[in-house]
Amino acid sequence: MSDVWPIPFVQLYAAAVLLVVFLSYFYLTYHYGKWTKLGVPQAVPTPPFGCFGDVVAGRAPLVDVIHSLYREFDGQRYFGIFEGRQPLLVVRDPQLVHTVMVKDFRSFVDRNASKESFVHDKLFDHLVNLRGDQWKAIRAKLSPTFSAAKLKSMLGDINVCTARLIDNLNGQITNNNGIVDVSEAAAQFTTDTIGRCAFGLDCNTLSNPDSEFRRTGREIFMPRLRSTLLNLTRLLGFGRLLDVFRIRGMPSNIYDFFDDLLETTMEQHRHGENSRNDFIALLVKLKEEEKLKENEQKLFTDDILAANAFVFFVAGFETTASTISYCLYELAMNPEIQVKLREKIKQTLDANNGKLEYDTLKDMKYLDMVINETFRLHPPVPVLSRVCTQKYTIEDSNITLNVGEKLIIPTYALHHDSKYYSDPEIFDPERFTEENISSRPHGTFLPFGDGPRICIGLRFAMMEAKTGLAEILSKFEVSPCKETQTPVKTKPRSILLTPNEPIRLSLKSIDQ
Ligand code: HEM
Repeated sequence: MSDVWPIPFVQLYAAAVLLVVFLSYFYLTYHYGKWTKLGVPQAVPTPPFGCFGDVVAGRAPLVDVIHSLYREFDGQRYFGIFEGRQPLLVVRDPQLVHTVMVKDFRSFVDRNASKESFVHDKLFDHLVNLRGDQWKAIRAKLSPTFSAAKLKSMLGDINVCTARLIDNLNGQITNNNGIVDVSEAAAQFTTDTIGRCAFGLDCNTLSNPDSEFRRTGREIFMPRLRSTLLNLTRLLGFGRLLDVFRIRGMPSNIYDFFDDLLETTMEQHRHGENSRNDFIALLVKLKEEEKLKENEQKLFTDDILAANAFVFFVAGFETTASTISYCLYELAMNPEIQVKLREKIKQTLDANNGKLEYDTLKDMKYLDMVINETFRLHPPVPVLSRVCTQKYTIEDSNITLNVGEKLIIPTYALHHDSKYYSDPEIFDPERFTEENISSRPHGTFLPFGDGPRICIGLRFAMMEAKTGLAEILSKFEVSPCKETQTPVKTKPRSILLTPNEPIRLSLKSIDQ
């Protein structure tokens, strides 16, 4: 018997291995013909990661991969790619971008965020991820957070943080021979600002860079092996397994931080220890209102509250911080624009007795142009996503998208397309005069997205960035130094466009 068994066993074993290899290949490549079948031009995918092998391997940031595919399909209105085994339609034509995001929004309400691997993740159900009617109801309730009246009342808090930012920069200048890590200073500033304005907390990370707020912020955006492995699992279509084993997206201390933050701040409001009219006050009010409507389904569960506190913190600081640091970098590299901007800021401040008030900020039109040009070159969210929520036929085509099919809008690539911006790599704020803005088609400038899902924090972010930049530029001259990385490289494996290394610049006090 022993002479007979080994051969069929080896054959059986080899056949089983072959079958597994075949089935895996079949599973991974099952959708790879999808776009070609529909007559949509498509990029060549390679299993197992589709078009994103370089992103997974850390060889190229996502934004570079999408940008190079965008160029490859020059002249097309859209093209197909694959994220792992999943087909995605990249919309290239600005008119179609506008249609998807604004005109026919009802057919594209949701983003590409799948709940299946996050059913037990209590920080998942926030505005960025929520879908359909639940998103609509919660968005409507949270929109008053940044009403014009509230923004006006927040400026005082922002000014406190700006004064600390200036102290921090002066300290760095003295200690480091004029060389300043503007990325870290900006992140501390925006952490303090969102802490004060939304949560009513004095985090003061500008004086204490090791504060829990700043540490948590750093940890959330830190690329980790754990998150890479989790993303890979999702990319290969096994996301549901993560939830079965209750594997959560982030380390447990981050969940605890937001639980504690919310509990403490909401208690303070309930007991009248905090009378501020901030985001937390709004959450307390919404929760109390719901308690009165006993028979209605509750929108604001504890998890929804925690998740939205999380997203207001996370979406609020890194994006605005990178805007401020990229803007200072561009001004350092373009001294004539810096001089002009400083002069304009000074004129506006002089006309207002040197005070930086809500209306003074509105008058700083050239600062808006400079920030918009920074957004064009360095959009913090370089790629947007939508999911088809209602069967949809693309105009002037015979392509019909089914419910659940995924689209992406390549913001960075559109911002760098010479068809809409001549010499796209040149920093030129004149592109944002009213006349030049109106000469460009919709869908070619999307730093905050567009349509009903546009960024909820847009006006707050602009007010914060403008205040910080106006103060910095009225007090310091910025210039490149030998520690400045030029051009700034993008962090790989990050969905946001952030510098790979801190931006370091030389700062000189204007009074010197
Ligand atoms: C320079 C700063 C910022 C930039 C560039 C930015 C950009 C964006 C973009 C591109 C989107 C997606 C829009 C779309 O899909 O059409 C978005 C959504 C969002 N942003 Fe911002 N953002 C910034 C600051 C903020 C701030 C300060 C907050 C809150 C405090 C915030 C909260 C959100 C939320 C909650 C969403 C999801 C909105 C929804 O789906 O209803 N963002 N942001």
